[in-house]
Amino acid sequence: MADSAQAQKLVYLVTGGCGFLGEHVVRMLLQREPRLGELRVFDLHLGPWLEELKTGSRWGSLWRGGCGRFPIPSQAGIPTPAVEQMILVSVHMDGIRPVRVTAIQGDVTQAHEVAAAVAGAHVVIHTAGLVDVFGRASPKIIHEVNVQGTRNVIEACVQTGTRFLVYTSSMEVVGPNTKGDPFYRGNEDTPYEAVHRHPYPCSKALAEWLVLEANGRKVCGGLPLVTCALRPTGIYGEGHQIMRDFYRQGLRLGGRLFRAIPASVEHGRVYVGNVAWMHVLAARELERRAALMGGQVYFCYDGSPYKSYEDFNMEFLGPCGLRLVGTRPLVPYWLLVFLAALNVLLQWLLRPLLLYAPLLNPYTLAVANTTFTVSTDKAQRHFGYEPLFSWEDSRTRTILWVQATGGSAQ
Ligand SMILES: NC(=O)C1=CN([C@@H]2O[C@H](COP(=O)(O)OP(=O)(O)OC[C@H]3O[C@@H](n4cnc5c(N)ncnc54)[C@H](O)[C@@H]3O)[C@@H](O)[C@H]2O)C=CC1
Ligand SMILES: CC(C)CCC[C@@H](C)[C@H]1CC[C@H]2[C@@H]3[C@H](O)CC4=CC(=O)CC[C@]4(C)[C@H]3CC[C@]12C
Repeated sequence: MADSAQAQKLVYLVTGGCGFLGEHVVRMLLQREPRLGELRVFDLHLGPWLEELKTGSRWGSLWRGGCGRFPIPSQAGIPTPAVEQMILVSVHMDGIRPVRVTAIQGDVTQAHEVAAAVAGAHVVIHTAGLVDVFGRASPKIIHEVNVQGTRNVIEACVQTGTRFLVYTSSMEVVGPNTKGDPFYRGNEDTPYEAVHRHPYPCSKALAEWLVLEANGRKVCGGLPLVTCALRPTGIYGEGHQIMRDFYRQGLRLGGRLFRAIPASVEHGRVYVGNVAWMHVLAARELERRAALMGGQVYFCYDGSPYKSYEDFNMEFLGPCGLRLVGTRPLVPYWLLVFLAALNVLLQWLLRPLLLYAPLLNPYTLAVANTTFTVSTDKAQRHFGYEPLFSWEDSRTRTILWVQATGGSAQ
């Protein structure tokens, strides 16, 4: 990535590129990565918005342009994932230029599909993951996607000679722990007893460890792999499904939501655009600052205020017409614990008939009810990160999105 710095066009691969965060990473790369020559978007489910990129019809996109479809031949009898390519003329901050966008429908648990997608890429941003704390997927599948999938990405980098890997980890790798110890405005060095039992944080912790441990491994060609992990707290912004679910629930309840968590419990949140920007910057700087950044973890942060989970959501849902009833929880905590346990029982009893996976369970209750906030400047010190979106911008963008899509089926 180094010498012919200005001229060289780079190939980026974003796994999970059609997810909530992944889509923002893809858009951010198109808008703000001057050396982007080709962008590979790898996902189990390709989103229709990829098609819309061509017309620039959603979220006031900046780009428009021609497109073409090119079949990619399968190599040595190995079936390649479904691939579609288009050439976009992206209107970048620094001018107009063509970028080849390759949409790859593939599965990170399939090593050969990952290897085919990684081959020839300079940088991999691995955001694909199974985000499930509600018991929708089995622990085995969560492990396969989050841990084996990450192992496949690392091995593909090593085999094909890709040197730079940014992994989307999670605050959940640290906590909150099962004892409910508060993590109050902590940073990457704050001592905390991380105790994982739930399959999701277990899988993220293991995957993060694999990524950090792989830093320095020799890739094909003999050069070292450089890796780092970014740990978002709860992400919010355009595309946030749970925010939309709360909005719809509030509408059903006559414009009201009922406070369940004490206002004093702080829950860390970060705007999706800033998380995406942090990924783009980290990926860009990994080569130049390999010695400093390689094998490091970074919490994702911005200017979002420290608030309880529900009070924070009201920053967006309030202007959309909802009201949070109660200055203190209306339901006693013991009753929430009971209902959460009941939900586990119902989930188990109903499993043969249907998937019952409500938001409230003992794990989500513990997470929502335990203070976990970060205060750090490590990303600024190591790779010059400053939030791209102010709190006011992040708030406005999220409100506009809830208003536009909250009531619709989109
Ligand atoms: N949403 C949040 O608040 C947080 C998310 N994260 C992490 O950020 C990453 C992205 O999360 P979100 O965008 O929220 O989730 P998401 O579910 O919207 O996106 C994940 C994407 O990965 C894809 N994917 C899942 N299994 C796959 C497979 N086997 N092969 C290929 N692609 C697959 C999905 O189709 C989806 O598009 C995840 O790794 C998650 O652990 C971390 C902290 C907080
Ligand atoms: C009244 C109920 C108890 C409120 C339930 C809210 C919960 C559904 C959410 C509260 C905290 C959320 C989690 C948190 O933001 C950290 C996360 C990090 C991730 O990597 C994935 C998502 C999540 C686990 C997030 C999930 C929803 C909550 C548990």
